[in-house]
Amino acid sequence: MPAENQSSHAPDDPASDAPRPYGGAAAPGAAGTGDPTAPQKPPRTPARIRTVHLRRFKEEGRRFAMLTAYDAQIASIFDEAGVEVLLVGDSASNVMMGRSTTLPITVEEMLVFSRSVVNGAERALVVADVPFGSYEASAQQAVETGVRFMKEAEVHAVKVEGDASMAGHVRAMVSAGIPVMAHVGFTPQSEHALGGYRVQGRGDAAARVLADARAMQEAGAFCVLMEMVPSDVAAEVEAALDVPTIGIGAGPATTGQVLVWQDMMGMTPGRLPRFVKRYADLRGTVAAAAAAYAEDVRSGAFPAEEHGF
Ligand SMILES: Nc1nc(=O)c2c([nH]1)NC[C@@H]1CN(c3ccc(C(=O)N[C@@H](CCC(=O)O)C(=O)O)cc3)CN21
Ligand SMILES: CC(C)C(=O)C(=O)O
Ligand SMILES: [Mg+2]
Repeated sequence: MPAENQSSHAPDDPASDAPRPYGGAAAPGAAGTGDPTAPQKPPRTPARIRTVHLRRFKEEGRRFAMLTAYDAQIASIFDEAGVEVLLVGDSASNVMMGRSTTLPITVEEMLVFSRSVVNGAERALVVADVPFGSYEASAQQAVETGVRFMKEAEVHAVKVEGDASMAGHVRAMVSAGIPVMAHVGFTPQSEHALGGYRVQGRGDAAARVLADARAMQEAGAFCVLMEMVPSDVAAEVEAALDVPTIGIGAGPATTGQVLVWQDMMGMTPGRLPRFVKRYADLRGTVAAAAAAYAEDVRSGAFPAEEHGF
């Protein structure tokens, strides 16, 4: 874990004074040989993924992965597994706080999750959702909220839900130095306005999704996320934009894909959205371990001799 790597040098180790260009590991070749021609060791920590790298993925025809994360331990696991982008989603309202929608989550709650993910991630780009009610009123409110996420949680970018009418807000945030990922198509913060969880951009509405995505790119968004739009529409948007797109329920043509981690790891109970693929059964694994522990406590099998002092 990053914090432990940073303190792993003894106080008299010369490497502990060396610059830490990647925010954790010792600098290359800084082990005190004094020989500038000595072969340089590669940095132990690879360089941070930045928004420009996501653009490069698109240019080079490579795809990248984003997963949600809400705490430092999960963030460090996904980071070490090579997931390029971590999203501190307002889905924390659902999966972390047990609420039925994303609407009630507050800036203060999102800042705690965001700070935690930043602390756990060394390499991944960390993006935080700005929550419902914290940015819509004006470009000034959007800048102020974006600044709080950058300053108090030190996220690398924020994600903003909205159609073309939010482009002015996004432009103001970008000009304030806040990298913005735009979220178009089905925008869960507007579920009551949109009439429920439904696919956006079918038929004639395809042109609107494309116009929203273009407006966000034009406003300076570094990336456009599309949720629940038909695959052919998402492919058209990906082709029309210079910036990369990320899909969730948007088919295979986008540069990136995202899922809520508890959904794809089998933590989320009940019926899952159609766009989820399950990669693990963590709910079953955790439930079995909890039941085994509880039974060991009841039977006296835990703690054993070796667990005492
Ligand atoms: N756990 C979780 N996963 C998510 O993907 C997620 C959240 N929470 N919270 C915030 C939003 C809300 N999202 C959702 C939630 C439900 C559906 C859903 O029930 N979809 C159904 C119906 C689609 C339709 O009728 O067209 C599906 O079968 O996909 C979709 C997106 C995506 N986000
Ligand atoms: C589903 C993703 C895109 C999201 O916005 C979230 O997790 O809040
Ligand atoms: Mg969200």
